[in-house]
Amino acid sequence: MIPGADDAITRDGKALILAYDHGLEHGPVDFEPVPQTTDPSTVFDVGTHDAVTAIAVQKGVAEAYYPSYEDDVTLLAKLNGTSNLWMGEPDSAVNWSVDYAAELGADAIGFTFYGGSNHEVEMAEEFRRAQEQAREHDMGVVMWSYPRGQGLKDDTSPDTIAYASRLGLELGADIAKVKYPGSADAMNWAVQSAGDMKVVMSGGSKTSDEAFLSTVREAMDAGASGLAVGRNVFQRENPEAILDGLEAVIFDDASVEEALGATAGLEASD
Ligand SMILES: O=P(O)(O)OC[C@H]1O[C@](O)(COP(=O)(O)O)[C@@H](O)[C@@H]1O
Repeated sequence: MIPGADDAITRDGKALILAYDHGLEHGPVDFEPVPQTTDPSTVFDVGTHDAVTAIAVQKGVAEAYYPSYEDDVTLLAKLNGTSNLWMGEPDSAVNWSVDYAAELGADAIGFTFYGGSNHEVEMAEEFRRAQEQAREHDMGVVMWSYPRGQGLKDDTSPDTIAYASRLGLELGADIAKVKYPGSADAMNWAVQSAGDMKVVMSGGSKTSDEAFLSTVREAMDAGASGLAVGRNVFQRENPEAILDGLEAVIFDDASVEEALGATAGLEASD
């Protein structure tokens, strides 16, 4: 971690990264709830919301769509990724070089690291190359730190998520993106385990407005530095409303009630 290396993808030290690499990781099934999101332009439009500090996409989407948005969004180059068609031990192909990401205008790289996979050693070596090249270009480094593999029984237990965030610090990330470990105490343990490195929560599958904002509020109270989110934003008919709510919670320290109350279009659960 280098202090300040993530400045381009944070605001006031906080991040709201809009992840849109699902077409590779999960396939078009993730676009079915809001079919317009199959078109990357729709999600780049969402990414122009003030709350969004960076948009994370794969190479092909960056090449084709980022040039039309370069004045309006900050590009985070998701360097590696694997399709859901892959049935082997967790692994992730490096799909573009850091040099090429920099040439396209990226301010940061994102890299999935599956600690605990049988491919952990190769992935750590790939991360090392990418991290050092990112330093040459003054780019921030975000690790999608997702321990998983046949030896791991519970990939969201408090100890596993604390280990995930620590791996980010140990290997040289500026921000580690981790799955929510289920409680504020466990999230706090993950944040403490990362020292001065920032930890952001991963969005997960779509939940209600109130449930999602409550989890984000808990994560922030536990010391998280924000969120990297995909489906919980782009699978909503009104993604701007949830981004207004997230902006209130993450950047303005609003309560869930304040965020729901102040933001037209958001709903408390029944
Ligand atoms: O490996 P998983 O758990 O299926 O999720 C991978 C996906 O989750 C993310 O890390 C976060 O997206 P979500 O907020 O939709 O969960 C994406 O960047 C990625 O495509």
